[in-house]
Amino acid sequence: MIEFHQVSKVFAGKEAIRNLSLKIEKGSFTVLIGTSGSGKSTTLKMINRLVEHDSGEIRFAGEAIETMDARALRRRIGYAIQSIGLFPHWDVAKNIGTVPSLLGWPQAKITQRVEELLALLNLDSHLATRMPHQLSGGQQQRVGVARALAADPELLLMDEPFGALDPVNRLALQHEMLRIQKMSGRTVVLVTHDIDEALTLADQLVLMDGGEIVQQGRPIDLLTQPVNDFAREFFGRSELGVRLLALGRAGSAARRGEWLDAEPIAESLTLREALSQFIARRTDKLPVIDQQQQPLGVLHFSDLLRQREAS
Ligand SMILES: Nc1ncnc2c1ncn2[C@@H]1O[C@H](COP(=O)(O)OP(=O)(O)OP(=O)(O)O)[C@@H](O)[C@H]1O
Repeated sequence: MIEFHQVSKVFAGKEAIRNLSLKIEKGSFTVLIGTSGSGKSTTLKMINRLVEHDSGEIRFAGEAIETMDARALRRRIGYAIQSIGLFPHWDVAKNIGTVPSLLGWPQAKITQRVEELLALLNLDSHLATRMPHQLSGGQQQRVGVARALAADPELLLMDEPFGALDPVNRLALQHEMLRIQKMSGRTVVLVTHDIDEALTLADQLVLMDGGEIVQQGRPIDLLTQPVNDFAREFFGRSELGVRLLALGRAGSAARRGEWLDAEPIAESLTLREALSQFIARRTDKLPVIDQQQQPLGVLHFSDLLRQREAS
């Protein structure tokens, strides 16, 4: 879907991106992570040409982006950023409908799409007529994500989109984002500072430092086979065990055919979240339900250790 080939970018004589080559597959969830100033946001912005690259080539769906009309390109790409950037004098519905309006959709179709997105992002339908300043920070971020998804873009770029959220809402929105991405099969590229967020979301993880890619691959590969000391230190040796647990899901580790009468956990919970539940509830077995709220099986505390060994 996107290919960077030996791309560089210089700001005021200083190289911000150095010889970057990266392939982003259609339908994948790619997360860019790295030290501050390593070039993550610049990499993202070069894709929708908010920043123009100086050398090398970037291709979008097979086409070199510099030959494409920048506005046409941006309408095919959703963009959600931490500072949200909602239009303050437009209500929520009009904010979400921005790109569909630009694309000339009929009003009835826009209204229907806005309703769908409010439901998808767990926003009450009565919020449609509110102005951005009448929403909480977390609601504003959800509206920002809804706006980026509105015209069902082929590609979604997200720069710290959950930054302003408290940990509970952040986790909820991460799970929603994963569900939306898996359901729609859309390609997502997300920038974050948060290692746990990166591990939860990424199919492909890209670790950057000093304008270069240090390592790219599956999260499990970066955790277990770091290419150098920087990569090893970045993911934190002492946290490795729990971080590996973050890559497994309660649903896949639960023992089928068993059931237990207790408050169940969702199959989408990571094993790390399940570990917290075991500790909080002082138990060694937890029933797991599927997406339809039906019994799936029972997760045993000892299974966490096995998952850890398997990885
Ligand atoms: N518009 C600009 N003008 C000049 N320098 C810039 C500009 N945008 C970015 N830079 C510089 O390019 C480098 C990479 O910045 P970038 O914002 O891509 O990093 P980042 O990894 O996203 O950082 P952070 O995690 O702190 O947001 C930094 O040294 C930054 O100061």
